[in-house]
Amino acid sequence: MRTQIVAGNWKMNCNLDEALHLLNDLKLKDFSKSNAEVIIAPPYTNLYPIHQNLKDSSIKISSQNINENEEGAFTGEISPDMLKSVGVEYVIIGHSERRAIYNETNDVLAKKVTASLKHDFKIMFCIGEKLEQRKADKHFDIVKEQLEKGLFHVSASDMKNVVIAYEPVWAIGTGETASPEQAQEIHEYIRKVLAEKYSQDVADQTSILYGGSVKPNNAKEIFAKKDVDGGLIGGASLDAKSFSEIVMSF
Ligand SMILES: O=C(CO)COP(=O)(O)O
Repeated sequence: MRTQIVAGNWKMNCNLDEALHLLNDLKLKDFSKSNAEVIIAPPYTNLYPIHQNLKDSSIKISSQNINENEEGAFTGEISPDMLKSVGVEYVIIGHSERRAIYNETNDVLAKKVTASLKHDFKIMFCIGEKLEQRKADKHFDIVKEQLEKGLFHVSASDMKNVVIAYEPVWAIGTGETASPEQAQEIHEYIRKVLAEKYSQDVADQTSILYGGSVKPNNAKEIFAKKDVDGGLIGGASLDAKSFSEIVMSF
């Protein structure tokens, strides 16, 4: 059975006070009633204090990015070892904002994947097409290419540490969600691509999350689809009530 996951990507939101406040509100929620593993991905500066505050909680911590190098002259960057040392368990790699705004190529993302696995992180690897690519019916080709170039150098045995997050760019922060049927269609396709590359077993064991304007009022319907194993939540993860309602959708 695949792990069901609800992860909150806080993006560049919450100073330390706000982050601790949000965390306290989340800790008051009883996530034990949900079947989902709960992960939060705060900005770098909040990782350590949040880790210190989560010692008695089942909530797991992710970073939103990672640098592919070990150490050295990379001003402004954060290494795998630094993230390990503050209690980070997951890393998000390949978010569409990193690809689009910071020009992270499939090549760089592949290196980040390798570095993360070397340091025993679990990975949430993001893929997804832009609106014009969806309109041109290219979305299947795009996600396949993103997987082939960024992820498929990973061995079958290391795939147990990889979660895929399908996030159509046109649905991120727009209020527009892929319909549950659209999500199921492409998740099923992603699983087929995984089966072709690795094996049916690997495909069946890899969690595939949906991201893009998931809210309390649409989560249940999307998560009910056979190949949707959870969500990567942006905006709604900044509100403890909304986020916990989404977690409780499982
Ligand atoms: O980008 C996302 C999560 O990584 C989705 O963001 P929204 O939920 O705000 O659309």
